[in-house]
Amino acid sequence: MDTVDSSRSQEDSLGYVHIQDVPALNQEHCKMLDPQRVERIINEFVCGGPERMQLVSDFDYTITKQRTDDGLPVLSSFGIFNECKSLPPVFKTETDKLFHKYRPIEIDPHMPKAEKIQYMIEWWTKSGELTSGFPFDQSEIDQMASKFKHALRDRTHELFETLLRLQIPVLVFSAGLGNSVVSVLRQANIMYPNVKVISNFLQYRDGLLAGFQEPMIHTFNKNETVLSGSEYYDLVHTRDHIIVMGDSLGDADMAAGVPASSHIMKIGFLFDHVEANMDKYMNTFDIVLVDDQTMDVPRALLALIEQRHQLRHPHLANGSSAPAKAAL
Ligand SMILES: C[n+]1cn([C@@H]2O[C@H](COP(=O)(O)OP(=O)(O)O)[C@@H](O)[C@H]2O)c2nc(N)[nH]c(=O)c21
Ligand SMILES: [Mg+2]
Repeated sequence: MDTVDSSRSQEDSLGYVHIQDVPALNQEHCKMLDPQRVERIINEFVCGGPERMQLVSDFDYTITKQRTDDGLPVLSSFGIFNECKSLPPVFKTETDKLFHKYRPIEIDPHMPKAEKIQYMIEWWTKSGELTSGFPFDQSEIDQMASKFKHALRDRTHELFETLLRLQIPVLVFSAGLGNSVVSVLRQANIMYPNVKVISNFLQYRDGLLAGFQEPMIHTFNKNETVLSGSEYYDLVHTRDHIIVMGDSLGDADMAAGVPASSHIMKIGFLFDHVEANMDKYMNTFDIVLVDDQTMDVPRALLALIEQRHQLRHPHLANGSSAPAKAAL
């Protein structure tokens, strides 16, 4: 028997994972266009182990909830900034105007993407210009963000703890405001060393705000192509097993830029206009979760990966993790 066959039969003896044996994937609101494909990818993930995994997630309404138990709305990362008291009144009126002009373009189902990109660059540029020329203290964002550290999806902490334990790099991608994203993650105690936030961060000149740092992250370049040449790219480009999570259709492309041979599992959280959006989400994401305000499905995938990992490395099963090596 050659080595390939023997490793294959070893894997078989450890067990092929069947979707019907994974309770989280059999919930009524968990939809899949092609369950066989999902099953195939799960088995690739399980065989490849944690060292080949990375997770890429959107922030707003993906790590935060789309619907809270108390019904209170959750602010987006830009929304958190906009609520800060010291912003000049003209900032609010002018950024609102921009929102009303550009948001319809961003979600226009008819305009080609290439045309939209020009408008999005215009929007983020003008927004950066408005976010300039006045003093501003990060503590204002921290105060506002603290209200939303409890608005993370149920069992987000457990998800991030597992990712840390398995040393799986996590990329939180946001075309919003990075200062708010990091503040929420920090205050929720999940800004672990394996978590990297790529977003738009405030910059200062002579003690005053001076727009956003480069590179600009907008709706249509929010993917791993913007990482090329960066330290993070070097760290993750060999990790070809990828879980992508998002709530907007565009989030499904966040892994664009990784090698074509990669196996990517796209999980989409659908909440608004379920009926009208269902077909598009089903055709875009491998798994569509309808009004699911938890992290149970990504956790179930990681649990399968971890179980197999422990079978292969029994000394890890007693809770002692692999030799400490900061993932990032
Ligand atoms: C430049 N700009 C962009 N946005 C919105 O912020 C979103 C951030 O994009 P995203 O990171 O994909 O977050 P999402 O999870 O909310 O989809 C974009 O989709 C825009 O609609 C903005 N929203 C506000 N309030 N103010 C802004 O200046 C602004
Ligand atoms: Mg989102």
